[in-house]
Amino acid sequence: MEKLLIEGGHSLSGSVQVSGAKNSAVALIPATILADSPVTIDQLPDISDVRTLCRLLREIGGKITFQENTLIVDPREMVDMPLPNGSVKKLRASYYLMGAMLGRFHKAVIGLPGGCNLGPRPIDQHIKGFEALGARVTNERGAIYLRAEELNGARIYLDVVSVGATINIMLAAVRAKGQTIIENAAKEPEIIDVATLLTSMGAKIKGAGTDVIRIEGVDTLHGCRHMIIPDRIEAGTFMIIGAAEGRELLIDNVIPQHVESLTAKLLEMGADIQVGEDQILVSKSRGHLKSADVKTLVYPGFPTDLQQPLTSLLTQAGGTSIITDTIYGARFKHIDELRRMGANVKVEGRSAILSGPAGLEGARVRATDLRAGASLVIAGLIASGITEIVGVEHIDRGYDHLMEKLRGIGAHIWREPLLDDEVRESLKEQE
Ligand SMILES: CC(=O)N[C@H]1[C@@H](OP(=O)(O)OP(=O)(O)OC[C@H]2O[C@@H](n3ccc(=O)[nH]c3=O)[C@H](O)[C@@H]2O)O[C@H](CO)[C@@H](O)[C@@H]1O
Ligand SMILES: C=C(OP(=O)(O)O)C(=O)O
Repeated sequence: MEKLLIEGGHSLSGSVQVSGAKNSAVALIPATILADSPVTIDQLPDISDVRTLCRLLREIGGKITFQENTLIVDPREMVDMPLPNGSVKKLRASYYLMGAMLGRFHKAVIGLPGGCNLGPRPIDQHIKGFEALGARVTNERGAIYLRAEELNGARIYLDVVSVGATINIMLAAVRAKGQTIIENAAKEPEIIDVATLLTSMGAKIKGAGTDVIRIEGVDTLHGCRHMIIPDRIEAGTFMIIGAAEGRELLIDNVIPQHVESLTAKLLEMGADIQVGEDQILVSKSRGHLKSADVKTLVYPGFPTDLQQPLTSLLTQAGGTSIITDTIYGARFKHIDELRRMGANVKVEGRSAILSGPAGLEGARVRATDLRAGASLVIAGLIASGITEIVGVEHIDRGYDHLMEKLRGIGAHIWREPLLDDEVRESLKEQE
């Protein structure tokens, strides 16, 4: 087990290549279960969530190779093996195994998912969708049991706009009999990416990326080759880093439309941003950063996954900023750690209220979840002195070679093994 150390205050320049999208990858990999011949996915990020899902597909009989960011899944010998425990608990996205296995085998047993602890993460809308398609769903001893004689298309109105439920219902419905209509569907780019893969596999899907998705079920799906979209959250994290400490920091392999809400906010704060076709150049503001109010919303609103990283930048803005998370109202575990570093911030309800600019100083802090980790890395890059971050395994779930990429643009960042008492503390934390 390791910790991350950062010596802050260094100007960052050069270019950084954005990897494939974590939140697409974790749905694309389960989707391969639905095919009857091998599926190849290019440019997958090398992150622990991807490796965990590969392990789960191997457990159910898949033949998997993952080399140089290309994944080949041969799903032909997969079986409907129950997965009530073990690796499924390590990530939230194991819930996509429910939709995919239900779609192929008409049955599945999947342990309740793990992932970042952002407060309650209900899956009632996923279950409502599976039941509408004809599945019987029960929760027994911490695992979800799904079984259907057959799956029949249905009209499903989502009571809350949910990325997870929209994708999971698509996965279960593509091989159901007849038409499924998902109303009040989420519109995130990752949903379009999953629909694109499924379409290349032979599925009939219309409307992905709008709030009504129509699926005409087919009997079989075949193998194909798919290139994943770039990670808008990783791109956004580097844009924030550029606004904090960048001198012409070039972010390469980004779809600018996917990060528009962040671009607008950073411009409002005074960062220098130039947007190209698939690149964005970001430099620190010449003057002081201005405060801003931010509210996380469903796409194309400001993403909840960038709330924590942006909070670190807002500590540097003059005046009062308020950042409100309407998606995950308890996603504020990074705030106590930022305070340890000197941030002037408090949490009220679903909002963090900041008063800046604050001089941040390096401290020993804990990443409690993935984007909390990103927020502490950003704070560490800004702070004077050395910041020590434990809980790096959370960051490794979702950022591909973050340390190497940061070193490439001039950051002073390295890893060290945890001391014995830090290992004990981390293991206790994971219980
Ligand atoms: C809308 C949104 O920003 N979704 C983000 C969310 O997706 P994730 O799939 O985790 O969350 P959803 O989009 O499903 O949930 C959105 C909201 O709906 C609620 N909900 C969801 C499902 C359900 O069955 N019942 C229910 O009440 C959730 O508690 C949440 O408040 O986290 C992912 C990982 O951080 C991000 O990539 C997604 O962009
Ligand atoms: C919270 C996140 O991931 P997960 O839902 O997979 O825990 C994230 O990507 O910010």
